[in-house]
Amino acid sequence: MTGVPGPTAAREQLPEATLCHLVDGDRTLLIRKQRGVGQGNLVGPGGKLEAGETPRECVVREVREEVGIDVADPERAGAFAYWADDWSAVVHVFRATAYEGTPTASAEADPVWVPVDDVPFDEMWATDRTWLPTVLDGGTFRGTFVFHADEPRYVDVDRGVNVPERGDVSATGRR
Ligand SMILES: Nc1nc2c([nH]c(=O)n2[C@H]2C[C@H](O)[C@@H](COP(=O)(O)OP(=O)(O)OP(=O)(O)O)O2)c(=O)[nH]1
Repeated sequence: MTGVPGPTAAREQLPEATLCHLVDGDRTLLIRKQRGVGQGNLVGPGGKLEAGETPRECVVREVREEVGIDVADPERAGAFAYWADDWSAVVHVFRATAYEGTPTASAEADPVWVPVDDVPFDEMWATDRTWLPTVLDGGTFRGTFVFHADEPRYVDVDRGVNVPERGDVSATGRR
């Protein structure tokens, strides 16, 4: 695909996207992706940053667009950079615990509550199992992933690290 950053793009050139992991007691909200990157997978709601938007603004907007709720307290839990054959990005990950509204299906997403202690990782991106338990548990992380033919070939996750919200396109603490 023309114009889509593939596995040779420099980290600093990657587009940015967001994910929200909302924890409500012993359950957490995922979506069944109806279109776009990762179609068919279960993922946290989120999407690509628009021009001039901060990751926090993006994640609030995307959750509202995808499942019709307002998350009140998105907190930065980490970030990962990943390269795949047809799409690469830096993804900012937020955890939230408070929201208003009732999750509702949209053209992009069907909302699905799952137990925090029984997340269906088999239906998610292969590398989500390496960092999502840390996020659901209130921790922080940063990750670097390389996929080839939909398989993870390089997986590196640091836990318990402080990842700044703005300007962290490297996801490594480097600016
Ligand atoms: N859980 C998980 N999500 C990922 C990974 N890689 C990755 O890009 N995503 C997410 C981040 C974004 O939320 C989403 C890509 O954006 P999107 O296609 O949903 O973009 P969008 O909502 O702006 O939609 P569109 O208008 O471009 O269709 O995929 C990954 O490895 N794991």
